[in-house]
Amino acid sequence: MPGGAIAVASDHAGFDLKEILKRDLQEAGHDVLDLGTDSTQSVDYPDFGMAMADAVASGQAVKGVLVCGTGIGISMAANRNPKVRAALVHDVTSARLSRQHNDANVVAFGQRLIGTETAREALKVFLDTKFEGGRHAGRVAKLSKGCTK
Ligand SMILES: O=C(CO)[C@H](O)[C@H](O)[C@H](O)COP(=O)(O)O
Repeated sequence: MPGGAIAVASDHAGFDLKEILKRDLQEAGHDVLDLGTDSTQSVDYPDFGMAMADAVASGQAVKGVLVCGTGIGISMAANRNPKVRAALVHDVTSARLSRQHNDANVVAFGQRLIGTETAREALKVFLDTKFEGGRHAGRVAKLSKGCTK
């Protein structure tokens, strides 16, 4: 049984894929924290990306899944928190590398760009892949430090 809650969030343009991925996570036995949105009615992606950042940074969730139309806006919003490393992922390879090299704690998808089956597979790989550490550890630590000026 997987440990720690996984948060999911989307705007209206990512709602349908968010619901599919949420169901997959629940069926796999994960504790899922749904931060919304709850319909396809138009909303603003920063509200949901920032809610994700709060949940991950506070430890309420160990990992997160974000979806908007492209994955761009909602990952930008989440990444404004230095404790978040949200990776915009388009395929299984980028999902795997975002964990191995970047220790990503949030994965973002674009519902209007990615196929549903690719997103489902990429999420599984994201959750099953460990951070490699080594040469990547210092680089990731620099991300957490934030701006130099
Ligand atoms: O942030 C985005 C674009 O980078 C997301 O794809 C949004 O979901 C998109 O902008 C929403 O667009 P809409 O025309 O308001 O549905």
